[in-house]
Amino acid sequence: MADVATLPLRLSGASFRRQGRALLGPVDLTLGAGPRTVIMGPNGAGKSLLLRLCHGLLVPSDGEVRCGDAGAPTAKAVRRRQAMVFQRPVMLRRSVLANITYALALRGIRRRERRRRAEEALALVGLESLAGRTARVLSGGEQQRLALARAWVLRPDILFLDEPTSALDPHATQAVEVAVQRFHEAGTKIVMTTHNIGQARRLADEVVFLDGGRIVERGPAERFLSRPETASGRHFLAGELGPGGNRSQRQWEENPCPARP
Ligand SMILES: Nc1ncnc2c1ncn2[C@@H]1O[C@H](COP(=O)(O)OP(=O)(O)OP(=O)(O)O)[C@@H](O)[C@H]1O
Repeated sequence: MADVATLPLRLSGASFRRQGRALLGPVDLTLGAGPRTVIMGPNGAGKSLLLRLCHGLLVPSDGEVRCGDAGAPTAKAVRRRQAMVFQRPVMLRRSVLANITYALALRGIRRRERRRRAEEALALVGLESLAGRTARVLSGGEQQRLALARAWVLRPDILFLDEPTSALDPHATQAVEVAVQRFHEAGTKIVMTTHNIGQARRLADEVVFLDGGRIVERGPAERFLSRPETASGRHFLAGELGPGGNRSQRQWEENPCPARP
């Protein structure tokens, strides 16, 4: 396969509508290789939709998404070089090891090489002792690490993660963050969503902040997380950081835009 560049990823006037409702966009955004990009925003802001457009799981209603010279994210040359990890990963009804070797078999990798790469990936996420276990009985944190191992063997140019730790305890969250950092060090572009401000501080180089389906702010993580430039950025951080962390639905209904503490 010719070595085409799949980065930068560019969205130009990209929007997504359903039943006449604009859910996202228009969005203009360029994601280059290198910096870890964290997408933040309130519930329903369009973060998952944005990731899905970037990964080719959705096709924009208007505008376009292009991945370097390689075309749209739905193009075969791009699909092979992107990976995505969801909040609740889907596990095949096979062993932990076979969940990874199967992904490699689909890529046409030879049997011996599959096993070697799968074992290396399991060691990376600390799951080597569970290689023979049925993947579907793993805990949520273990499944998430397996999903990362499965992505690791594909050596993607870009890894999308949609709230990968929202259901995990602090220990499992740390294991996922360490793995994400390894991807970054290996040269994979990281694009992830999170509501966890501590996680954004640990992992983000830049933040793209969405509200109401639009990008309202983008900049270095350190700046956004300490001095957001927009009122909605400030309201979001105040809400997420307020007493007890994420606000309850009731708190939200009573006061959707709290003042900064
Ligand atoms: N396929 C779809 N059809 C209709 N509406 C959709 C579809 N997918 C998403 N939506 C709506 O689009 C909006 C944005 O959804 P999205 O999942 O991207 O939000 P989000 O920012 O990821 O939210 P959260 O933080 O709660 O995960 C929501 O109002 C959602 O209900």
